Amino acid sequence: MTEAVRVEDLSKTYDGSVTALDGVSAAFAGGTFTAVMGPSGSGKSTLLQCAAGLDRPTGGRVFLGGAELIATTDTAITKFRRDRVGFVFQDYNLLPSLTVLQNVVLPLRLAGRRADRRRCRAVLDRLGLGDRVDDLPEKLSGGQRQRVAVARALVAEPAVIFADEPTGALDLRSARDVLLLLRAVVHEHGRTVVMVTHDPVAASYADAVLFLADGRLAGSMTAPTADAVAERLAHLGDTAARVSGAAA
Ligand SMILES: Nc1ncnc2c1ncn2[C@@H]1O[C@H](COP(=O)(O)OP(=O)(O)OP(=O)(O)O)[C@@H](O)[C@H]1O
Repeated sequence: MTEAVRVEDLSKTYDGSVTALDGVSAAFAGGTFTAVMGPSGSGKSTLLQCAAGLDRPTGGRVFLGGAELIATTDTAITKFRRDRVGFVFQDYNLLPSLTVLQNVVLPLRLAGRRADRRRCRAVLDRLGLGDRVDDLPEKLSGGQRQRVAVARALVAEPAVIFADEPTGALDLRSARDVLLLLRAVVHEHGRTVVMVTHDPVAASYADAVLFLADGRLAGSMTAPTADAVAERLAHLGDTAARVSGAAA
């Protein structure tokens, strides 16, 4: 199986004092769906941001689709990211003045690639949004907006789609639709998804869960169930509380 993402000994310190990541090494195989979980402040978003080239790590290396992300210039990093990474955010990040189709085409245009509108329409169609292509985002429900965001992440055919709390703003039913969509993106279309979530039910849609605590890897689980994930998280919380209690 090809490797979509690898991080080696990744560290990130903010303002020279807050250690958000402390030597994290992990690999994500192509065609897999992984959830990243851990207590608040454990470094999940920082891991995603650094792996996606949205933030610069203090130390360590990042490989996406077999190529190393080298921190040369911001322009070079942006180009690298546009070619290899799709991102889905909790708050959708759609441009309000652009239609659904224009939002989906945008990453291709920004990357200087041919914007094949027919293919973008086909992706939206497959995601159940074929009759909404000319609407502005404000006309869509949260779940529909997030499906547009997934379509936008898909069209550039990235090595990996990073999703940070993609269901955090959705009701239960819309959340389930988006999770099923992400799972289909992986299992039917061979994409790779790495998703940060707080929700054990959301994590149970993934093939595997990676746990973080205090900026370090704190274990993993394959074929996760919501109950097993919740149980593991509760113990991670205990450990974090014990460590910070001891430090206080
Ligand atoms: N821009 C920043 N400046 C300073 N400190 C930061 C910054 N971003 C994150 N941190 C700190 O780094 C640590 C890890 O933050 P991060 O957001 O990665 O955790 P998280 O696990 O995603 O948390 P949550 O579940 O609450 O979103 C925290 O202590 C946080 O306060």
